[in-house]
Amino acid sequence: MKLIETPIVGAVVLEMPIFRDDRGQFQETYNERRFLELGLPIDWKQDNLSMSRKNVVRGLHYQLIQPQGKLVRVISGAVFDVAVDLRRHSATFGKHVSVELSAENGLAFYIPAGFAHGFTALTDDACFAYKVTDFYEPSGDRTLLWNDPELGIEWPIDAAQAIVSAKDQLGKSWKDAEVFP
Ligand SMILES: Cc1cn([C@H]2C[C@H](O)[C@@H](COP(=O)(O)OP(=O)(O)O[C@H]3O[C@@H](C)C(=O)[C@@H](O)[C@H]3O)O2)c(=O)[nH]c1=O
Repeated sequence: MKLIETPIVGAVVLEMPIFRDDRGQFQETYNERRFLELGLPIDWKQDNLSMSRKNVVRGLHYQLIQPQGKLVRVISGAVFDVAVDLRRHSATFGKHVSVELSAENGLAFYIPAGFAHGFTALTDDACFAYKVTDFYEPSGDRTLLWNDPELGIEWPIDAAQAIVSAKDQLGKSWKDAEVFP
C-alpha cells in the first residue's frame, strides 16, 4: 500500500495493489497493520455505501459534533471527490483537494476529521464505499454549499445538470460556514 501526499497535510491518497488474473481481480481494501505503520486511524465506527447516478452531487458534508475521519473509495463507476480544509489553524484553511476515484483506478482517499467532503458521480451506478471514525450524528451534520465560487472548486459538471438534495441546496456559503477550531 502506497501513501501519496496531497498539498493538504493529513489528506492522503492510498494506492493498494490490484492483482489481476483471468478470473478478474483482487485488492486488499483495508489492512489494520499497514494503517498503523502509516499513522492512519484503525478505530472505524461505521461502514457506509451510497449509489449515485451520473451528475449527482453529495456534499459538502461535515459533522461539528462527532467529527468524522473518512476513508473513501469507489467500487463501481467513478466520482470526482473533494475535501475542503475547515481547520481554522491549518496552513491550508479554506483550500481544497480533489481526486478522481474509480473502480478502475482502485484508489482510496483518507480525509481526516476537520474537512468538508463531497463528490459528484461521473458515471451512472457510482457505488461509493467508505468508513468513518465516528457515528452519524444528525444534530451535528453541516453542509457547505458545493458550488460556492469562494471555494474555487473546478467541478467537472455544469451546475444546471447537477442533481442535488434539498438539504445540500441549502448549504452554507463559505463566509457563513461554521468551522473547526
Ligand atoms: C450519512 C448518514 C445518513 N443517514 C441517513 C440520513 C438520511 O435519511 C439518509 C441520506 O442521508 P444524506 O442525504 O446525508 O446522505 P449523503 O448525502 O450520501 O451523505 C454523505 O455524503 C458524503 C459526501 C459524506 O461525506 C458522508 O459523510 C455523508 O455525509 O441516510 C444515516 O442513517 N446514517 C448516516 O451515516
